[in-house]
Order: sequence, then structure tokens, then C-alpha cells
Amino acid sequence: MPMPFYPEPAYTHGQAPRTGVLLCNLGTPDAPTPSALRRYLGQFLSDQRVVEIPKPLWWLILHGIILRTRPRKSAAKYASVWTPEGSPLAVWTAKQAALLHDALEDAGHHVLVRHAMRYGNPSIASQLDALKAEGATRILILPLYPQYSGPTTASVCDAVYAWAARTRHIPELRFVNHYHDDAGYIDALAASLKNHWKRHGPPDKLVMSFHGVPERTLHLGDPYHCESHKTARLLAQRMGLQKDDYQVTFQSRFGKAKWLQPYTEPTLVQLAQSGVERVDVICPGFSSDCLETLEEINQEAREAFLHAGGKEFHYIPCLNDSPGWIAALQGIAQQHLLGWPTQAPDRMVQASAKAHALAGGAPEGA
Ligand SMILES: C=CC1=C(C)c2cc3[nH]c(cc4nc(cc5[nH]c(cc1n2)c(C)c5CCC(=O)O)C(CCC(=O)O)=C4C)c(C)c3C=C
Ligand SMILES: [Fe+2]
Ligand SMILES: [Fe+2]
Repeated sequence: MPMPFYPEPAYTHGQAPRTGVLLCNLGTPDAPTPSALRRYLGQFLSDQRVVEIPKPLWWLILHGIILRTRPRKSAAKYASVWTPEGSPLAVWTAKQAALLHDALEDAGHHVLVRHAMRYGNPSIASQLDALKAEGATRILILPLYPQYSGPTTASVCDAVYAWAARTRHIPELRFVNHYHDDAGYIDALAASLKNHWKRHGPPDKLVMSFHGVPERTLHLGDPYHCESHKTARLLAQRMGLQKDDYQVTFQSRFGKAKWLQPYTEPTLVQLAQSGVERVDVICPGFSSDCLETLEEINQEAREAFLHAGGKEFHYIPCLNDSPGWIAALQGIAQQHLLGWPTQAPDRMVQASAKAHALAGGAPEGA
């Protein structure tokens, strides 16, 4: 029986080598309870990519104040969006990974697809270990953040590098940095708007709300602000919107420092006060619905707008499991998988055996 010949190192232990894709998202608490929130916020807010305050001072503030008060308040907010299957962010992210796998498979790319969370579960390290155990010798890291930023994209890279630093034989790694201007992504956002406007007509104003970051990170060179504006401009162009038809805002401010402006909720209040009757809000930077969209926008911001005299508030859901978004993710993955073998393992064995024979070699072990 000739041994199969793989053009791969021996560490796959006879398994056909595989290519893996790891979808990475932010993470979410395991339950909408104060204790689960303390664990989640403790890990999240200890990340120096997220809070860039010198460690000793920040440690005192985090443990002395924030982790004593915020877990209870945040748990109540999470409870208001929790589903029978769990946290919306976790449910959508798992679904996206399964759908991306099927879409790639249908396109003839036989790859392993998993998802991981930067904070909480399943961790990035556990999913990289799992991919390796399944024979992945090449792994594409695909963060679910269209716009690059230090607290999100770079922090995912940190977690992957930390795993690699304690792994003896690391797979080949590739990272998707950003896709804020990807045509498939813009098309998927445009399809959401078109769907909504087919039923309800266009609003007086479209608000495109992105998650905020401290303003100083912009001056330190973080491209997030520019990339958010570019996404907004491309979406507006794609929809034929004029400058006055839409506004870009930044939400979810944390702490007392100045963050990117204009802030979402105060802008909505101003719009209502200036006589704008109907707003539609879309959150293009979030690839799935989560606390920040379902509670902060669709509950809190809605209430603020209506309370200030606005008449109609429409929240346009995130891309979630929409076909256009899965197709966009597939396209982004395929661009970054170029040159990596993604055939089915049996075809890979046949191809390598053929290459071996053409090279004039007798099958190994013959
Ligand atoms: C403390 C600073 C924070 C920065 C900087 C920050 C950047 C940032 N966050 C997202 C996406 C999400 N953030 C979410 C929740 C969330 N964010 C912060 C703080 C910062 N985020 C906190 C403390 C929380 C937890 C909730 C709370 O207690 O308020 C989420 C939702 C997660 C969920 O479970 O649903 C997302 C998504 C981006 C894209 C970003 C920078 C660009
Ligand atoms: Fe956040
Ligand atoms: Fe928030």
C-alpha cells in the first residue's frame, strides 16, 4: 500500500493538511448577570489596546470603581436583549461562521471555518488549538470589524500572536486588516437600506452610527475615523444620497475623555429639535446586532429622539446572516486565501501523488 505523499511537513501526522479560517469578534458575557459581566468587563477593560491609561492608575480605577458598579448596570441592559439561544452577538457570530463555511464549500473551497471571541468564549487560543488539532497548517484570521482600529483589529492580532508565542509549530498565518471599502460589504449595506426603503420609503435623515473611540487615537494615527467616513461616503454614493440626506455619528462613549464626534444620541436629539420628523439609523461598523445596537440605539436612542419631538425612528438591523453579507465575507476570505490550497483532502492527496509521479519519484514506502 503506497503511503500518501503530502507536500506538507510531517506534523499533520498522516492527516491531510487543511486550510482554516477563524472569524473573530469582540465577545460578550456568558450570561446577563453581574458576576458574568464582572468577568467579561474585567478581561475586556484590562486590555491596554482598549483603555490606554497607564496600568497602575487604570488598575485602581477599574478595580476600585468600574468593576464595582458597571457589572450590575450592564447586566440589566444585556438582560433586555438576551435571546433563548444566548447573547445576540454570540448567536449571530456562530451563524455567520456556519454560513461562511457552506458558502465557501459551495464555491469549491474546502476549508475549516471556526469563530472565536477576543474576550470571553470561545477564546481565540482555544479555536486556534482546535483548528490545529483538525490539521490546519494555514490559518486566515478574519476579524469581524470592517474598519481597522487598535482596540478591535489590533487586539485580535495581539491575541493570535500571544497564542503563537507559546505554540511550538505555528501554522502559516494571514490576517485580514480591514474591508471598510470592500464592494461586497458596501453592496450588502445598500441592500439592507433598499429593502427597508422599499417598505417604508426613505427617511428625512439617515444616521450612520459607528462605535466611538477616544479622539486622541485619531491624532496618534489610528485610521478608524477615516475608514468609518469612507464606508459612509461609499454607501451614500451607492444609494445616490446627497450630503444633506445623511449624517455620520459615533456612539457608545465610555468615560469622560473626548471621543470621536458628533455623538449619536445628542445628534438625534438635535435633529428632532430642529424639526426632522423621521430618522433611520444604520450601524455599518457592527457586523452583527449586539448590545450596542439593540439596546443603545434601538431602545435608548429611539426614546431620546421621540422624547425630543421626533415622530418616527427606524432602526435598520445589522448585516447579521443576510445573503449579501455572507457573500461579501466569502469574497473577502477568497481574496486572502489566494495561493493557499483549499481543495478537498482526497483531491489534495491525488494532486500531490500526481506531482510526485511526474517528478519521477516512486510512491513513498513502495
Ligand atoms: C472602554 C473603551 C471602549 C472602546 C475603546 C471600545 C471600542 C470599540 N468597541 C467596539 C464594538 C463593541 N463594543 C461593545 C461593548 C462594549 N464596549 C465597551 C468599551 C469600549 N469599546 C464596553 C465597556 C462594552 C460592554 C458593554 C458595556 O458595559 O457598556 C460591543 C457589544 C458586545 C456585546 O456583548 O453585545 C461591541 C460589538 C468597536 C467596533 C470599537 C472600536 C472601533
Ligand atoms: Fe465597545
Ligand atoms: Fe453602550
